[in-house]
Amino acid sequence: MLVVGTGLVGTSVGLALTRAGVEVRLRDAKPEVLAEAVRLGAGRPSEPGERPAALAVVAVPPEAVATVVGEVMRAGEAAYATDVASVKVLPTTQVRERVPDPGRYVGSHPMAGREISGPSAALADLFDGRPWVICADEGTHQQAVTRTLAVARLAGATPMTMTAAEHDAAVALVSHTPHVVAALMAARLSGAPRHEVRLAGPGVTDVTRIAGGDPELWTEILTANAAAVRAVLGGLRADLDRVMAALEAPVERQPVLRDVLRDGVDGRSRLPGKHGTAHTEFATVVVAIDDRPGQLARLFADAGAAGVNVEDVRIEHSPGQPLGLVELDVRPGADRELAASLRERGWTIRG
Ligand SMILES: NC(=O)C1=CN([C@@H]2O[C@H](COP(=O)(O)OP(=O)(O)OC[C@H]3O[C@@H](n4cnc5c(N)ncnc54)[C@H](O)[C@@H]3O)[C@@H](O)[C@H]2O)C=CC1
Ligand SMILES: O=C(O)C(=O)Cc1ccc(O)cc1
Repeated sequence: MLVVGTGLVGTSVGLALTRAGVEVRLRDAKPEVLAEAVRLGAGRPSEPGERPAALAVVAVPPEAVATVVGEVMRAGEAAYATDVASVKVLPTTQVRERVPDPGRYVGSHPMAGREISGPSAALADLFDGRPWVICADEGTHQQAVTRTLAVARLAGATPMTMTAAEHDAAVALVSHTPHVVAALMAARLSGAPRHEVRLAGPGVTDVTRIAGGDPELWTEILTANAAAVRAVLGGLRADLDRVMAALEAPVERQPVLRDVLRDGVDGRSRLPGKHGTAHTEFATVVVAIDDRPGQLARLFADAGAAGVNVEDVRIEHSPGQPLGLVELDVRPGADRELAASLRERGWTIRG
């Protein structure tokens, strides 16, 4: 395997495949970035003149994909190539126009990432249980698809196929427009007075988390998927207008507000939950803990001793307080049992 572009995604692919026992060669335009990926254990530097790799995974920004795929093919660095860019119509069209044997390339996109970039942000388990979309067309060689499927599976992801246009419409809804919304909301905080921002809690933090992404990369992504993002933003603008109008006369227009909020509850329930399964509503047990070493370890051990599986966990710190709140999500019904058992062991349960 060859990985070109050893930033967040490329290094994560290298780590995941190395973990699976695959020999991984690495290349990056920046020597210091390549050296960091090698140091982290994502593979070894690719040497000129080596026999072709079975597959190149091109993990560079979307507009550079076709150029790099062309280089890889012309130099005989790999027999087949895929890329991981967040848009698929742009790179697949450009590869078709610019690369001599475009059927040796198939576009793909692991639906996993982080709001920080570079090799030091990479994780071997980034793709575990996540969808990895593969976008073949009539001209794609079967081997390109087979090898990309194998990489997706070896990286721990769940491969799925769709056309490049279907992919771009889907990510406009679930990734690109949410990014714009997060950035717009986060930007409201920039000019706000300190005493207001100090009150922020996990709600606004959740809503704005992805706004931390690299503005250069996201400008490329939004430009490449402009039409599909505009379509989703158009609906959002109409809904914002409805909310604005309702807030002009909030007492009379309460039904409008209630509808908007109910639609939100409904939309959220459609999101996949843990392990990509249908969203399950968990019951939550909130435990107060002192900010002392070993408290979390003791809490998890006590939850384990109660025989209850913790499905998810969040920790809330109160600013300036030597106290934190740990929210343990468990299957509905198991919350009472867990709360009772933890109380017996001396924990303070909230709510
Ligand atoms: N950031 C994220 O959460 C996700 C990003 N993606 C896609 O993965 C790709 C890479 O993104 P990140 O890893 O986040 O970016 P990154 O900035 O961490 O890494 C990109 C790397 O590509 C290298 N590079 C750029 N042009 C090159 C060239 N011509 N030849 C060799 N190396 C080159 C850069 O030096 C850099 O190290 C993008 O296409 C992005 O759309 C896909 C899923 C998630
Ligand atoms: O952080 C998240 O929740 C993401 O959704 C990250 C992400 C960013 C870009 C992609 O192309 C795919 C996934």
